[in-house]
This record gives sequence, structure tokens and C-alpha cells, in this order.
Amino acid sequence: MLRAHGLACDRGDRRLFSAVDLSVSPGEWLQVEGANGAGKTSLLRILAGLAPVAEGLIEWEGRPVAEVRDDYHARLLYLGHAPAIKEDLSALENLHTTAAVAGRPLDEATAMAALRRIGLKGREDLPARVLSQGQKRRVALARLLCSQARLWILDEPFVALDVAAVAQLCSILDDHLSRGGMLIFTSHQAVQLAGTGASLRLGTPPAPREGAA
Ligand SMILES: Nc1ncnc2c1ncn2[C@@H]1O[C@H](COP(=O)(O)OP(=O)(O)OP(=O)(O)O)[C@@H](O)[C@H]1O
Repeated sequence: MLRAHGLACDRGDRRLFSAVDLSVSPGEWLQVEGANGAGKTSLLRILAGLAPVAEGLIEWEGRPVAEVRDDYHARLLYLGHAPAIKEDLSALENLHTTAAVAGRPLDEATAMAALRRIGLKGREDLPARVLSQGQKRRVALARLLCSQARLWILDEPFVALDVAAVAQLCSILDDHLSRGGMLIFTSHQAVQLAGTGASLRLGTPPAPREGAA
């Protein structure tokens, strides 16, 4: 379980948000919402350990993240809003490179199956620079299918995806949740996911929301 209390974030000379509380348990999702500039990316980067927090405490499995940093990072997958893929490498090579950097071996069959499920069948060996924006997003999202991480933190995962890819991604997220995974994501669009969900709106007090069936 991930739990955060009293989070505050400063950017430049501004306090972006304060007193943010959240929690996500196995099988649950949290959608972070808010206007452009409200601090959604900043919050996700803080939760992923990529940006400093001004105030507050983040706990993983009941212990401060600072005390269990290695375990937390081993169980976390963060995807930023940019695809973060290498243009000169193929989709397949990108998956292998990301896995190697993370120190998690990836077999060929798993990588190929991930690219096919995400709709890149026949595009596996093309250099990423010739892929469309949506296809590049799919390469990044294929990492989800190669991951054993329990907590997924995804910044705008639906951006640039067509209708079919949105449905594929929802199915991947539902599978993750049904296996007891946890999900925190940002999106400007309404998303229907399985399991129990909540929304956290930055700029206004958090509003509980029933999970979609
Ligand atoms: N290093 C920085 N220095 C100064 N201001 C920053 C810095 N990083 C981010 N900001 C500002 O913090 C605010 C929040 O940015 P953030 O990317 O978290 O917003 P967001 O809610 O994700 O926005 P969007 O919906 O547009 O993606 C913005 O006004 C941004 O310009």
C-alpha cells in the first residue's frame, strides 16, 4: 500500500499544492486531476522519488519510503508524459534497453508479445524515429507488459492514443488491477477502469469517487 500525508510542493517561488493526502491499496487506482499547471506531474514525480517534497511523508507498506527506498523502487514503474524512447533503436531494442538499465532481464518472447498486444505487430524492428507519435507512445506503454512492478505511476498515459489503443491500455490497466496491482495516473479525460478507484483533484479538496464496474 502507498500512503502519503500532508504533501506540499514548491516550484520556483510558488507553493503549488499543500496538505495533499492519498492512499492506494492493492487493486485500487487513483486518478490525479486538475487544470494545466496545477501540479499533477510534480506530484507524480514526487511519488516516484524523482523530485523533492517540501513537506509531508510518503509510506510504502507502512514504512517511510526513505527507509525502504530500494524495495520501493524495485516495485515501482514510472512512465512520464514523454515517451522517453531512443529514436535510433527499434521498438524491440527499446524494450530490451529499458529492461537492461533497470537490471531486469527481459526475454525475447515476452518483449515480442508485449509489442503485439499493444498493437505494434509488424513494427517491432523499425527504428522508433519512423514511428508515429501514437506508435511511439505504444512502445513506451509496452513496458507495462514487461513489468513485474506492483505500483504503476503513469503521467498522461492516454495522450496521443487512438480509440483502439485507449481500449487496449484500459484492458492492460484492468489486468494489472485484477492481479492486485496499484495504479496512480493523470489524465484530462474520464477513464473507465475496473476495481476501486478515486480521484484527487489538485487545486480543490479531494473528491471520493465510486469505482467503475
Ligand atoms: N523547475 C521548475 N521551476 C519553476 N516552476 C516549475 C518548475 N517545474 C514546474 N514548474 C511549474 O509548476 C507548475 C506545475 O507544473 P506541472 O507540470 O506539475 O503541472 P501539471 O498539472 O502536470 O500540468 P499539465 O496539465 O499542463 O501537464 C507549472 O506552473 C510549472 O511551470
